[in-house]
Order: sequence, then C-alpha cells, then structure tokens
Amino acid sequence: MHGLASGEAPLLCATGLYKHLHSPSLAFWRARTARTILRDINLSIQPGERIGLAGVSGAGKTTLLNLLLALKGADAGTITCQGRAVRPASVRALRWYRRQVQYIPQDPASSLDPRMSVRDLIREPLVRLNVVDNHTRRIDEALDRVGLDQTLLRARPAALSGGQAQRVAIARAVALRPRLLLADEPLSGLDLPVRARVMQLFDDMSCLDGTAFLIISHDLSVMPRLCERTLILHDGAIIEDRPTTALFETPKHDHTRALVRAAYQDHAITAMVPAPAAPSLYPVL
Ligand SMILES: Nc1ncnc2c1ncn2[C@@H]1O[C@H](COP(=O)(O)OP(=O)(O)OP(=O)(O)O)[C@@H](O)[C@H]1O
Repeated sequence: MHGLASGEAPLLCATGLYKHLHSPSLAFWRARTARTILRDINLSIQPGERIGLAGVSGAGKTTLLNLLLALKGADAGTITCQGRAVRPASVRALRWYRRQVQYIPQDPASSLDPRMSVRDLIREPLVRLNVVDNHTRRIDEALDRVGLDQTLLRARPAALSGGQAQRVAIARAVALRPRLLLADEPLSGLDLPVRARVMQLFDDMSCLDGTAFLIISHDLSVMPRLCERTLILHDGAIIEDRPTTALFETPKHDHTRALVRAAYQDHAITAMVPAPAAPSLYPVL
C-alpha cells in the first residue's frame, strides 16, 4: 500500500479549477462572451493510486490535462504537488514538477523525434531536466522496466513497431523516476499482447514503486482493469468520482449510464470476434 502518512500533502491536488475560453475577436465583450470549458474541478491523487478520467469527445479531458501538466494556466483555482504550488510561469519550480509528473502521449509514434535514436530519446529528458545521475544506468533501467531489448538502443522511431514506440515513450518518462504519470489513451491502437504488457507494467510501477497514474480515455471499458477509482468528466465538470466497480454497478448519472452501456457493448463486440484459428500447417507465402 502506498497511502499517505497522516499530515502528508497529497501527491497532486487540484482545487476549484476553472478554465474559460475567450473569443479573441470579441475582446471588448471578453467577460460576457467567455465560454466555461472546465468548472470547479477538484481532484486529489495519492502515491500509488490509479485514477481514470473518462469523458466523451469535447468533455474537457485535454484541457484538464494541459492544466495538470502546467502547459496552460487555470483562470481560477490551484494545483499543488506535494504541497508546493504549481505555476506555469516559474521555470525553476516547473523543472522540479516535471521530474515528479510525467506524461505519456496518446500517439507515441508521432511524438518521437524521427531523427533521434532510442538511446537519445530516453536520455533527452534527463539532460533537459538536469538530472544529476548516471544517465547510462537510468537508460538501461528504463529499457529493462518497459521490457525492451538493449539492441534497440540504436534504432530510430521508423524502425519500431507501434508497441515498441509506446514502450519507448513510457521509458522516456520512467527514466525520470516520476511520482505520477499522466497517460493519454495509453492502450489505444495497441494489439492485445502489447496491451497486456503495458497493463502489467503499470501494475508493477504502482505496486512496487508507488508510482501514481491518471489514465485518460474516452473509453470507459479500459478502466476496470487499470483504475481503482474513476472520474467522469461531462461538459467541463466532474459528475462522478467513485471506485470503478461501484461506478459500473450503480452509475448515478444518466451520462455515466450511457458510457457504461457503451463499454459493455464494446466488450460484447470483442467477445463476438472469433478466436484465432489454429496455426496453419501450410507455409505463409
Ligand atoms: N483552442 C480552442 N478553441 C476553441 N474551442 C476549444 C479550444 N480548446 C478547447 N475547446 C473546446 O473546449 C471543449 C473541451 O475540449 P477538449 O479538447 O478539452 O475536450 P476532450 O474531452 O479532450 O475532447 P477529445 O477527446 O475530442 O480530445 C470542447 O468543446 C472544445 O471544442
């Protein structure tokens, strides 16, 4: 268990976050024309916790992610990490924050610089964030953690499969030994064996290292396996924040009920897909 000792600040705490969208062409009417895209977001993450954030397209997931990554500032509310205020404007504080909180992008293949080798891709955040340690050891450890072979260190992203690219993206984050990983649709586009490996890796990181996860997905069906608690974001507000099993058994909100139904339908569709045929005795031409 990786709970909090009494009196210890949460790993990440967002309180009363608001984000408005202003139309630049209507600057004069700014106050009146602003559209609220996040409203009164309260969220607390403890070490080792795995929390899901689900919502349909346009619910505000990316906007919230940008605030939690300190890429954008909120119009109201605060974010703290282990009790320290997180402010996009403070470069020094941000460097410290980026070592605590890392991001796994939705489409790793396109987020990796095609000119860099796997070794340089994993080393780059260590250099950028001034990590004073043996970088070669950190790279080897990270590679081992995500189950990639050392022989891939010289490879460039074009030579990687989708699953390998996903694991390189995770290794980049893992090399920093972060306390919290924000993962955007971490399973989408992966085939079943690679999905299983990524899920096992997340299990190990949260149970063995106490790494916390916020897993963002439009698809609720991934949450029971990955997250003990799930938040539903709807129209910019968190409408449910409950243990995942309770949320599936007794969804309180109509919108959650629709998401749960869709998740069961997806599961039913998956179950209908025939099992792979026995290996062919004929050579593959
Ligand atoms: N730069 C922008 N200009 C106009 N509207 C925006 C902008 N950024 C966000 N929005 C609006 O804010 C709302 C929330 O968008 P956001 O991208 O955060 O949702 P999302 O849940 O991540 O959606 P998706 O799953 O499709 O990425 C949407 O209605 C979107 O149209």
